[in-house]
Amino acid sequence: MNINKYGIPENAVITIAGTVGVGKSTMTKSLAEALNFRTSFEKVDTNPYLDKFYADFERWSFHLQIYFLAERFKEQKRMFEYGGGFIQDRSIYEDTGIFAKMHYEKGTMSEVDYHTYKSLFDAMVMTPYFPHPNLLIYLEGSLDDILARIQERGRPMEQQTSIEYWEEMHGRYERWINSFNACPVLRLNINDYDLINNEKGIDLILEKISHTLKQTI
Ligand SMILES: Nc1ncnc2c1ncn2[C@@H]1O[C@H](COP(=O)(O)OP(=O)(O)O)[C@@H](O)[C@H]1O
Ligand SMILES: Nc1ncnc2c1ncn2[C@H]1C[C@H](O)[C@@H](COP(=O)(O)O)O1
Repeated sequence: MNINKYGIPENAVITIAGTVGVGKSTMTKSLAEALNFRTSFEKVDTNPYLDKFYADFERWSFHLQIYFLAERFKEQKRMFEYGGGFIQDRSIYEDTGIFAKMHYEKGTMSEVDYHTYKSLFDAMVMTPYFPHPNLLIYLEGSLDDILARIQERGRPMEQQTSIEYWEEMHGRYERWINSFNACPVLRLNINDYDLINNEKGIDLILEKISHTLKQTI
């Protein structure tokens, strides 16, 4: 196993988790650049269901979850076929642990659809054959800071969605990460780093990643 100058294995797969707008894509880009890793991004612009979903959760939540599951599973395959060396923008675990569960429990995904989706997810992902990432970096911040970022980024479908939706998701993320155990976790608070105005902001994060990975080997 080759280790780079930061003490991070060159074949590591690191996934970035956290609520919408918290800064996953920004972190994915910065880390991949610093480590010379490949990226795996969520494709928002080409998603055929996302706009429709935000306009009518009940009608489209099952279709969207199936679409995301297929996309992320293909990406997962690609990352491991390359032999690792990837930063991934959002983990596959959030699809079921946050989104599908939330829509089912809030009544915008039917019980039968949720069970169909969940059994497919479990059969594909929650098996000993599924390679888990080496590390999940969890980005956290206050609801107000995250709402400001959603506004600043300016995707109309998200701006038009109620604050209660983001608030519900924010609370669920906190509970979800506290019981997550599929792979090692590094928690980062968005007030403790700045990747936009401070070029050196990434160095501290690389040190933390290296430290966490060493403890898990
Ligand atoms: N460290 C940061 N400091 C300030 N603003 C940030 C930071 N990271 C991301 N942002 C801003 O927050 C918004 C959402 O970031 P993004 O990376 O797209 O989030 P996500 O991928 O989690 O949805 C963007 O407008 C981005 O420029
Ligand atoms: N599994 C999902 N269900 C519903 N919506 C989802 C899911 N995964 C991502 N999304 C949405 C949330 C955002 O509007 C976009 C992109 O996410 P982001 O956190 O901005 O990268 O897709």
